[in-house]
Amino acid sequence: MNFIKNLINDLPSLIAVLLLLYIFKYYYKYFTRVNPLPGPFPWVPLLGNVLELFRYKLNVAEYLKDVQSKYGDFCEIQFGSKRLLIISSSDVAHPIHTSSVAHNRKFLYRDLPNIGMNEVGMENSGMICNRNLDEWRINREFFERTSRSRNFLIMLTDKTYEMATNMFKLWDIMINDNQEIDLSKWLEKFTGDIAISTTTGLPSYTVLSYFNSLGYNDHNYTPVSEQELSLKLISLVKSIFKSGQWFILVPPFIRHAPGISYLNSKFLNFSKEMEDIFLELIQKRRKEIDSLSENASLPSDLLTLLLTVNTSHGIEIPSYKSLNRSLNEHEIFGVIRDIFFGSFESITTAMCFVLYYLCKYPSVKSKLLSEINTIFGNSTPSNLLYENLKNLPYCDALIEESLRLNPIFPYFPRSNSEPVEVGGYLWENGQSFLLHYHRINVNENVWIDGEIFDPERFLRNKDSERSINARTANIKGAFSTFGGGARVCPGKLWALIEIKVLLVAVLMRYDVEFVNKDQGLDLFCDSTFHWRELKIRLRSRM
Ligand code: HEM
Repeated sequence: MNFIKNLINDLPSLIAVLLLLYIFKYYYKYFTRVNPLPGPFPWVPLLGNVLELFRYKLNVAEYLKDVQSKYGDFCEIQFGSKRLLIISSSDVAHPIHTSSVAHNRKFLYRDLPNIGMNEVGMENSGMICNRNLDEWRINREFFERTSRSRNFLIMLTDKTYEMATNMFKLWDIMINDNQEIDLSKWLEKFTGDIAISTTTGLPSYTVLSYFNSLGYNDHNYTPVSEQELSLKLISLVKSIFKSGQWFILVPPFIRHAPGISYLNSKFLNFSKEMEDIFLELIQKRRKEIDSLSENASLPSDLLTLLLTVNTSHGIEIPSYKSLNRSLNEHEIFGVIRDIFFGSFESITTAMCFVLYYLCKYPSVKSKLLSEINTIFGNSTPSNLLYENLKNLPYCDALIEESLRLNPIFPYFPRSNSEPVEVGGYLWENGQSFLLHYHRINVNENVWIDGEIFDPERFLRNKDSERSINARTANIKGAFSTFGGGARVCPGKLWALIEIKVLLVAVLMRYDVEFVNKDQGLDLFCDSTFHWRELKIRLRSRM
């Protein structure tokens, strides 16, 4: 009895001693770390520099920009108990971004293991966070081979153009009513619809549903059950995306604490629900394909392409054909889930950036329009030929320059699986690096006038100082919007086609200008940049 009483009396001192020991250990580890780099001092043990983000209203891009300007191109912050090395120059990033397999095979991991990501199943399936390297490799190869096949690229071009044309019919109704268009909202639905229909082959109605939510009522050609499925999928993707930070940042003992754990279950259910919908869809499609005759022609949506790899209906991947290997249903789900996560918000934001610069610089708009007219003529074609998209160098340059200044993901993590030299220091395996694309892309050590918007610097046949500089910068990996090395974005071509088709389609049909002539970059940033609002006014050219 006395023992318990004494224990209760001594509890505060015991807690204080444990806390002191913990603080001592934290700072001992900090002061004895290998290769100390410059960086802000972690005043709060356990949290490190995390609280500083609140001074920046959780705008991570602004925070990192300030850290780089104070501490240089290779510095560090303490994110909780994790040491994050921030790389803001292509020279330091070189061993990670190089295309040399001998080097980049040391950087095959996205990041250190994370219990939360494991709990949602991201660490052992798909591509983005998969830590099972054999699985990651096969998923990635199947994705790359199918999504870069000619059939798929033609289908992607046609679908994007067809869906843009459908969206324009709704815009025309709004123009007649003298309404403004908020691109950030419309394009989010538009890219959602494209993701659903190009990956699954299903019709998708989020654009239409958004139109109706603005007070219109255009239900005529939309079966409600199909509408519901696409709306459900997009809402699940959004919810899972938002809950990502919860699983990455909140430690498991808090996530599973009584009174809070219901939130964890709710978020986990989103992933489960999405998986169930996709597995059902995959099984149904497999049955449909199995019932077809040998020479039946199949659609080119990604699900069908993935299901038919190495069969008589599909693409051949010889290395896996000899192993008699195709993807099983769970693997296909992982790939499709990651397409949604990789493409959903990124393409929307990218389209907004490009259209923003187009409205901001009338001379850029007229140059692009004249290039488009040369290739496609003055009248709106019923379809855009995929081959013609390759003949738009100014359009490519505009997109590249918009995304150089504004990489959609201002930073992305990578970690090493073997000891490596980075920035002149040797690092043991399991170190976290944060590639700070937002600064790498403008770093004055490589870029001439890096902060200035100038699409012409990306024109390949130009010999101005900036164009020569851009070619060197590219070789050095200083244009890092899509990452680099072993885990470089496999959706780059996909994204560029969608952005280009939308841009061409909009310009052929409309004259575009800002509603607010002083419109600036109205952004917020968590793990990616997002537009809060981008209102434009359209005038039909027809
Ligand atoms: C403008 C649009 C996009 C941007 C700026 C972008 C950017 C990125 C970046 C920076 C990475 C990390 C690369 C690295 O670690 O080196 C990445 C990875 C990835 N992206 Fe994209 N992306 C875009 C569109 C897409 C699209 C359309 C898809 C799929 C259709 C996609 C799928 C992925 C996947 C699966 C990964 C993970 C690759 C891996 O870890 O092996 N992305 N993306």
